[in-house]
Amino acid sequence: MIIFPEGFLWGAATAAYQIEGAAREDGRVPSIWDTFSHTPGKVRDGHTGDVACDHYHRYAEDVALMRELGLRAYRFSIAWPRFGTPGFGFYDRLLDELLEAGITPVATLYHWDLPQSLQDGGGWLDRDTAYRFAEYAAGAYERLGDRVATWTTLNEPWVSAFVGHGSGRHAPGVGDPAAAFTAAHHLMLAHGLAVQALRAAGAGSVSITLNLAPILGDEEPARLVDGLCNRIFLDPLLRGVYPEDVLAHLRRFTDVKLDDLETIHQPIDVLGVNYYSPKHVRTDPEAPGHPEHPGTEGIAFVDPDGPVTAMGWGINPECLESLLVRLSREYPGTPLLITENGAAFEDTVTGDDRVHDTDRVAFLDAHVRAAHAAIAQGADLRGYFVWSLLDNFEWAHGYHKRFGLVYVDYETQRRIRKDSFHWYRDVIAANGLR
Ligand SMILES: N#[N+]C[C@@H]1[C@@H](O)[C@H](O)[C@@H](O)[C@@H]2O[C@H]12
Repeated sequence: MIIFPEGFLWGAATAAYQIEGAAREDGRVPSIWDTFSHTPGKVRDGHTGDVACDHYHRYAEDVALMRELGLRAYRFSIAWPRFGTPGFGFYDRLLDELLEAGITPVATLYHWDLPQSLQDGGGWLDRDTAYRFAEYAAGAYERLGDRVATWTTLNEPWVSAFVGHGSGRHAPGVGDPAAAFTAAHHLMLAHGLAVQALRAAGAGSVSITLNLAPILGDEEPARLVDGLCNRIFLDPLLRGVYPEDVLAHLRRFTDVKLDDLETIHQPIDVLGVNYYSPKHVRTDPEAPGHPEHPGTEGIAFVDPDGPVTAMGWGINPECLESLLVRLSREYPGTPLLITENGAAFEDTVTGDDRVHDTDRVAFLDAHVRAAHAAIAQGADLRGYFVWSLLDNFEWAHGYHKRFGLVYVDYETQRRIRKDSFHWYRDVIAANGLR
């Protein structure tokens, strides 16, 4: 029997634009993802978040599912586009429902849905957006701070910066390596300013969530890509410096203001870690480089060997263990929270109205065991959140990739508990695995 520490925070995660819908309800203003998803060719089959899982109206039903799971915590994001509108009252209703169910709210302030009006003013390429974000953070705390346990400033700034501004595969759809590095820096500045604002307002627990991945393959390219994906955020945020190798690389693309690092380097109470899969690289003089990893000419990004998920991502729980151990040793003193781990597989509803997602159960089982192995090696891991509670809008993939513990029939909005839902309920009840 594998038992987790008492009080281990078993949770599930979602994000506003991916589940809420009600995109034009109660004053919500457009975000860059409204613009992007409504732009032909950007999202598969023209899917948008206009309706999504209709969570804005069905939140009570979804909280009841969380209560049935026995979730200790629920990680969701607050839609900046609803801030300052009547629709912001949705979060009052959601929080009250969560607390009534005995579920600890973990709120992310920014999960990629930048108000389009700010994008029109330059978005993350304009330093001013960082200050607007801090104002929004303070305002959200004023409204909701009495009920939110942990505030997460940003979700995956690497994706916002390098997928949104490097390849342009995500909103706002910019394809410029200099823009990617500039956005990355301004996002970290926004984090630092928001932490200061949250602390000033009285916030007790503040965090940031990073998507982190071990980089496997040839040593030299792996070191560079580790810098461009992991250390470019970990070191400014947790050490107050850009790593020398990364800074030299950055200087090819942007003249970031290094005196921002004091603001960026704010103490946080927990580091959120989103882990899905490692990346694989090798030296290849012919390789053109990868637009989401600017300056990687001569490095080939290769597909994994072995089993993959429906996203084509390698299944590698051992890398979760090694990542958590590395973080605890190289960045000691900051507790860790797995804020996302999960997998998309081809789910189908069988005649008995069930979804026998054995692949997902196996994936989650292996990764929960890896998390426990990391704890046994000294990692200060405080919790584990499955991505995701519900099938939802999977960004450029639209609704074609299902990550949920709960299957969503988008035609009817019916929720169907997958086998993984029942498996996870039992894990939570046992606080561990047999
Ligand atoms: N792709 N994928 C699944 C999942 C995505 O749906 C989340 O919004 C992100 O935080 C993170 O990328 C992970």
